[in-house]
Amino acid sequence: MPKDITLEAHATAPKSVRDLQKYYQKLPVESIPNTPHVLDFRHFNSASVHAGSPLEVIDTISPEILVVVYEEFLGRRVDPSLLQPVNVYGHPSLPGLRILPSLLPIQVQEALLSKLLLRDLSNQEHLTNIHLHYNVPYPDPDKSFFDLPNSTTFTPKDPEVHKPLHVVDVLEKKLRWMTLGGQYDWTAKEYPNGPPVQFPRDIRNLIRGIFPTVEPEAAICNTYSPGDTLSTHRDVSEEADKDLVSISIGCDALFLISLSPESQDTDAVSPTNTATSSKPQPQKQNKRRKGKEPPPPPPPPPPLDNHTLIIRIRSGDAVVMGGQSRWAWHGVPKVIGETCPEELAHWPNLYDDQSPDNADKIDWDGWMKRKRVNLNIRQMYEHNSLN
Ligand SMILES: O=C(O)CCC(=O)C(=O)O
Ligand SMILES: [Fe+2]
Repeated sequence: MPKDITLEAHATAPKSVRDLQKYYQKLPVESIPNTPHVLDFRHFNSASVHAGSPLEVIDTISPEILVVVYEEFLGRRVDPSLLQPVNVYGHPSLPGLRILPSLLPIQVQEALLSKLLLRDLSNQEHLTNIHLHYNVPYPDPDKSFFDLPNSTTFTPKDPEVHKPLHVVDVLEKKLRWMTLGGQYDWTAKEYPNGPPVQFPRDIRNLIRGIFPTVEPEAAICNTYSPGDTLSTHRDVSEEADKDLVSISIGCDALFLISLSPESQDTDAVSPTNTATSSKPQPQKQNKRRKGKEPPPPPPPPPPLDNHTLIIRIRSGDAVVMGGQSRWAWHGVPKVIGETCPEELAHWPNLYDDQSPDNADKIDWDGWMKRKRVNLNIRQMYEHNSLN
């Protein structure tokens, strides 16, 4: 589908979509399994109806294809008998949306995390939300931010506005995104002119090996803690209408995606009034009431129209937004704590705690247990030679 050039990067989602985002943001985690509107592939019944129709398996990726891609990425042999065929699900009401539950095996998830957060985060060309307001103290070459000594602080660019941050605050809470390849400008909501930063080759090959219809040129690596959300938005700054590939690692999340027509919206906010100066910011979920009184049951979920899905995304899942769904409204109303796969819970596993060399080191064991990392990959420009 050619890109509709009238799509506005600063627009606000229709009220029905914003109401859903609010509802799922507030919904207590324990109520999620009882909410039939949440599509959960681990308890998936192919007959169950979401957004007015059942999901369909539209393709399957064979282990023979995946093994070649994973061997190259990991740099070692992978036994194909350990890989399962991966189903690609589609939905008739969201054309171009593809969901690939359990795409990446745990070893690939772990290697991808390490490349992103131990290697690419240390590359000074890859900007983060921290750079907006802080001077970033970089680790020595071949070291990562997780190697920085406990005495490290990030000093604010304007001390009148921001306080210095300890490295633990940065990595545990404040780091929300890093950009790879074309460095997206969240304030102007555009990619800067000039040659983009080189996209990490191995991650490009991994994505392109599985999704040959997209040339990875830019990506956002989002890091979330339970309680963080990503408000509803559309990713419309890319000139190419190629698939957007979204890979998730760590804690589960609810992902809302909607092609609801805006004309049904009675109180849409004018796009010009809603410009935000940066990427949608985290919002903390409502606090539990004090005392022993159990919380009241949640109100019933708002009706889902036939163009909206709420998907429980798990570690290793991929979502591809292509075709009409490339420009769909989407958001992350909830990140669900205590759901990170055990095999990743100890990442980054850096140190032997007993070693005397580690006196000024920080023990990051368990960092990933409290995180969801999402890699959101885009092609910025059309290239006639591709596809
Ligand atoms: O975290 C996710 O699943 C979605 C992230 C996203 O939509 C974005 O970075 O534009
Ligand atoms: Fe997005």
